[in-house]
Amino acid sequence: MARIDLDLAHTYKANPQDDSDWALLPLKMSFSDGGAYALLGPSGCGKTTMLNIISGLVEPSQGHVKFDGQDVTRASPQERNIAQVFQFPVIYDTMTVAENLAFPLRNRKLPPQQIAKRVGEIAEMLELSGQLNQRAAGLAADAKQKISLGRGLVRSDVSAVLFDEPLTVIDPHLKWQLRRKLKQIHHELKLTLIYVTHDQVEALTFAEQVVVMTRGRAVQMGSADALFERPQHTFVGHFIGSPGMNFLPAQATAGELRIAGTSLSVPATRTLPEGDIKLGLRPEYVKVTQPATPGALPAQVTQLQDIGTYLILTAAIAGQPVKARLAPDSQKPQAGDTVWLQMLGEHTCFYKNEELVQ
Ligand SMILES: Nc1ncnc2c1ncn2[C@@H]1O[C@H](COP(=O)(O)OP(=O)(O)OP(=O)(O)O)[C@@H](O)[C@H]1O
Repeated sequence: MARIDLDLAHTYKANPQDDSDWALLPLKMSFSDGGAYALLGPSGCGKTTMLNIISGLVEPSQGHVKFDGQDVTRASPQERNIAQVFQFPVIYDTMTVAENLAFPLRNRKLPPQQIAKRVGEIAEMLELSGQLNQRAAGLAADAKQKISLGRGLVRSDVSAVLFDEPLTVIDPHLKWQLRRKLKQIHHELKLTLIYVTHDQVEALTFAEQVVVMTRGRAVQMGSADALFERPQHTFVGHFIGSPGMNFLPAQATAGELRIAGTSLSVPATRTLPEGDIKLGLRPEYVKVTQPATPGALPAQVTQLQDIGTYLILTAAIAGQPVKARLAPDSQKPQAGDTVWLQMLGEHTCFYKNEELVQ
């Protein structure tokens, strides 16, 4: 296992002109030895590029990659000793499940007893023990992908195991099981795992640290809790959560915040930069309150959705939609009603130029 340090940028273009020509804008990032990470972001944000730079399939246009302090920027995936699991199964159909799992270990010329032991352990973890002697050719797509996962995890001497959307071909129910399984396997094997996905549930269940990416930038690396409570960038607030964080444009002056023509006094504990900022508050923390309560703003209800275990209230504050997640037994306002929404509190975040200031 290795600690991985990145200090690099990458473009696929010969003459990059502006930021949009870079698949990865300059970034510095470290993955600790034995950690479980997810790279999370929408399509085209640069996740696969980052994974391929770590594995050695892509050489960065600028900067370097270090494994345990050693510069490996120009080293091949074999030299870096990386295991990779791709979106679609990469296995040998003519071999049995056991032979497939053993393959990476036979390549390393491990003694047969050690191979058998490790194959047995991995098969057990992935619930493949009953199929060890079956030919891979006859198996369903998800069983084949489990073998691919097993082949990625079977070696204990790799620097890291990299996964690129490995559960895409898996049916939803099994997907849920495998996510938990991978987390458990990580606890047992202590491998460095880096996992690319565009699915926040997948990233947040699997990883200890999630790297949120948008348009070639890694905007935050943090635990599920940090991404939820203190998004460092408005994109994280918006992308993580369902629904995402509410944002309201605001103007700050000493001790005062103007939102939609109303002044709110800012608690003394919060010092805000003067000028245009954004207030961010997750729907889970927006409360319906009494008219004219300090920190509350009037809002016109546009919709109330019953999700079963909770209600989602959508209301407009000076034309800006704000969502509140309410308990199912809350009072149910009707479309057109005016409600007062508490927007200032300990969970309120403030952003200047999209970056968290408080
Ligand atoms: N081989 C390539 N040649 C040219 N441009 C590329 C190449 N690979 C990726 N890109 C571009 O680089 C940017 C980042 O792509 P990348 O595949 O890393 O994103 P991603 O987040 O993994 O997206 P997805 O989830 O769709 O795979 C995109 O604009 C993409 O079009």
